[in-house]
Amino acid sequence: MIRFEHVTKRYGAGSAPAIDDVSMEVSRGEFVFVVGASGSGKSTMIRLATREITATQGSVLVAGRELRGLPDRRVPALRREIGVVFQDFRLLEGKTVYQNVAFVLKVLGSKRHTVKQLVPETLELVGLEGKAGRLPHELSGGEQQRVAIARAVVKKPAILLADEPTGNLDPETSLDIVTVLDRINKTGTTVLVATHDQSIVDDFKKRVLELKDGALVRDEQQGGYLRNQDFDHGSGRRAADAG
Ligand SMILES: Nc1ncnc2c1ncn2[C@@H]1O[C@H](COP(=O)(O)OP(=O)(O)OP(=O)(O)O)[C@@H](O)[C@H]1O
Repeated sequence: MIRFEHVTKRYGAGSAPAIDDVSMEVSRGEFVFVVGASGSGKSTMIRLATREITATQGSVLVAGRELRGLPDRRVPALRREIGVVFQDFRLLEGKTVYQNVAFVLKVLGSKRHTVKQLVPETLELVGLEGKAGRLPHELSGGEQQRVAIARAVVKKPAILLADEPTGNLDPETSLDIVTVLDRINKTGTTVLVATHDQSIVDDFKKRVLELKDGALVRDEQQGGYLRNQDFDHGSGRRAADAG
């Protein structure tokens, strides 16, 4: 579903790698946290997976596509399979909650009855039933992030990527937001969350990938067996989960 094979990303020719020879694989339906200090490469990993940027070396495979060689004309089809959520919610301020979410489907050319069915269903999934008519500035930070999540998943992407989704939220609201992401994962969506919020990572017993100076230094299932016992840094494929 998401596979990095010896991926290195340098933003400038002579600069230190932001991602340094990273190999990893996230299978369909997994929930994974990516952790690491500021500047460790978390956002770069996400931007590589959306093909906002391309790898300097190595291969990035997402939803069956190799992204470095992917022609620009095929990027929109890739992006249909990926929902992205950011720290700042990036909502359309003049549009209601409903319109913010419906907008995505309209751009994709969805039929009116599809929009009418999917938008309320998605608002309910993220816990925003009853808020469809509100404008973003009439919502709390947590509610705004729920709108952003609804907007990311309304097209039913195979993969949801979240870059510091709780960065602007208090601890309790952060917990609620990750609970929403967990609920979305349980519908079958692969979820990857970049965060430096250790308490969130501790609360949800999920697989954790840790980056340090761009290198992958840990791949571990929380509260269960240690993933890195069967983690082969050379190939990036884990014996227990090679599919
Ligand atoms: N557009 C860019 N141009 C040049 N260097 C960049 C660019 N984006 C990121 N970097 C550098 O790449 C490295 C990794 O940055 P990245 O944003 O991926 O880290 P991060 O773990 O997401 O950090 P943060 O938690 O602060 O967002 C850093 O050294 C950063 O300065």
